[in-house]
Amino acid sequence: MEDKLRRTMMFVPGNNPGMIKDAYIYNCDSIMFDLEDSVSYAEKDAARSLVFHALTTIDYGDKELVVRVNALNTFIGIADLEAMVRAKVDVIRLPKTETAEDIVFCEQQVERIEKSIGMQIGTTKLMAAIESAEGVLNAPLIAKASKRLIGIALGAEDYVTDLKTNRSPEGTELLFARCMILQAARAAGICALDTVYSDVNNEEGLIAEVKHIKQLGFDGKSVINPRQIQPVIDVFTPTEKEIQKALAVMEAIEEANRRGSGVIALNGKMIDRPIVLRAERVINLAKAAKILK
Ligand SMILES: CC(=O)SCCNC(=O)CCNC(=O)[C@H](O)C(C)(C)COP(=O)(O)OP(=O)(O)OC[C@H]1O[C@@H](n2cnc3c(N)ncnc32)[C@H](O)[C@@H]1OP(=O)(O)O
Ligand SMILES: O=C([O-])CC(=O)C(=O)O
Ligand SMILES: [Mg+2]
Repeated sequence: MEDKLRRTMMFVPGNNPGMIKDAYIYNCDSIMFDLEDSVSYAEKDAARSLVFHALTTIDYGDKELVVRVNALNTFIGIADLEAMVRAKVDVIRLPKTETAEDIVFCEQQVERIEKSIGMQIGTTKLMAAIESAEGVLNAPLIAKASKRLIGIALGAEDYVTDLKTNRSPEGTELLFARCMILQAARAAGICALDTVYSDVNNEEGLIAEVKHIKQLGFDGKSVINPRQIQPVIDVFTPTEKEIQKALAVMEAIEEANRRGSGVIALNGKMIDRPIVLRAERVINLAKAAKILK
């Protein structure tokens, strides 16, 4: 499992110079420049050049840089890939992934480009967005299709359209897809990322959705606006009480180990390996969020 935090991955339209230029100021974990659905066909070439220029000239600090390319069954998608691998993007997000073969094809193309420019093979990582019934049913195979995959993500706007429904506040229509994607990601040992919450002015609704996907087990969420970053981070940051409990668990198990035992009681409750693993995760999240040294 990757240690890197991916609580918030912010979409930045690839045709908006102002947003691209300033994106480093926001505290998202990853910035995702979009060449796909937020860019009209007339602007595809200009957006690609703009994002290439940004990646090769702007210092985005320690943020992970992701580009959502167009589907690879078009010349546009292949041109996006050619440019973004050359720009040394960290991660390519492939939209509308339906099968493991889509990822295998993407990997072959990326490898071809890396070789052609003398880049170390395997440098460019991949992410698959799953946005259809076909993709959801194939999620376990997609998640294991390439060693380059760092995660899989749900794209709910396209997905509910494919299902012939729409999004509800409770997300009933997304539960099956979310569970499939989560199990597939965990079985493959990669990240599970949830979809965007499109109503940018509804913070209460966003927080309710983030609590839901965190409880399911997701690592983070795609966001479309800087105002959505902090509410997501807040939900994913362990509370002081959770941190103290995790530290107590670690102390108790160390004491048990000193006594040659793998199990001990803490405040009348049994502490064993799964509880220790969960405590370790809380501590890692707290350290990564820089609220614990
Ligand atoms: C279904 C899908 O495929 S979703 C993925 C594709 N969609 C996108 O990428 C959309 C990205 N988001 C946006 O374009 C915008 O946030 C919108 C249209 C949703 C809302 O726009 P606005 O109402 O203008 O946003 P808001 O008033 O909150 O903007 C505040 C500031 O944040 C900036 N900002 C807003 N969204 C973003 C973003 N995604 N990335 C970077 N900066 C942003 C604005 O430029 C503005 O900056 P300024 O104060 O320096 O002028
Ligand atoms: O990947 C996302 O969350 C955004 C998207 O394309 C969709 O919802 O269709
Ligand atoms: Mg989509």
